[in-house]
Amino acid sequence: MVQIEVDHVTKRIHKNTVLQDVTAVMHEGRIYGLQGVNGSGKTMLMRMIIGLIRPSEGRVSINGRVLGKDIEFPESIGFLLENPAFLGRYSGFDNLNMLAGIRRLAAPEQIRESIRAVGLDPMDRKKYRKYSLGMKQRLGIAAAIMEAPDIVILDEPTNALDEAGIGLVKGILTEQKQRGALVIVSCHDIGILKELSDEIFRLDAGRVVEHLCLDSAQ
Ligand SMILES: Nc1ncnc2c1ncn2[C@@H]1O[C@H](COP(=O)(O)OP(=O)(O)OP(=O)(O)O)[C@@H](O)[C@H]1O
Repeated sequence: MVQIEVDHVTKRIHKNTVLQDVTAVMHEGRIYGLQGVNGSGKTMLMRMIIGLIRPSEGRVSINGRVLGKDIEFPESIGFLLENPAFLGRYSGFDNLNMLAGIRRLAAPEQIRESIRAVGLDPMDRKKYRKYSLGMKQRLGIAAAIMEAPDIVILDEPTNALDEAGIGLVKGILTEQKQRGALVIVSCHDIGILKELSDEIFRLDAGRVVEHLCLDSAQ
């Protein structure tokens, strides 16, 4: 059972309020879409849930445990934020294998499986620095899902992807949801977001201005 509770979270950076009184409850087996114009706070909210930044007011808890108090980071999470830090001189598989080595939660076959899932070849020895933008994006998604985490957070996963890549991402998100993960995704294409999401939070200037329930299962 996975539950994320964002409880009246406000975040101020210098004199800028980047999140304002945001409240949201999220559950496993569902896809939550974050919608909003550039600078509306989508990435900040994701960073807050990942535990990379702390609220100025309010709190975020994962399964009842407060981030920054009871735990530093969610126990089981995979994410893609802009510009994943892969090493240019290694192949896609080698990069993921090194990352997996930190926690030892993904076996080599699982890594190969997630590389295949994003439409890349796990046996391709091409160095990451020679990857196209779309290939880099695909590898970032593979890294986020390879450990089959309870929570999957993808910031603009369809960026730089062609039609086939977008199709793959849609399939991957649905698969993650079906295996019971709690998925949070942002996307500037409202059509894609509506198609995928069970619920959408629309942000504007750091506030949730709309909460849509689209639950296709109901
Ligand atoms: N490192 C930072 N320091 C201070 N302010 C920041 C920082 N990063 C982002 N911001 C500000 O926080 C606000 C929210 O930005 P955020 O990146 O969450 O927007 P977003 O909705 O993800 O936008 P986009 O669609 O462009 O990705 C913006 O006003 C932005 O200028």
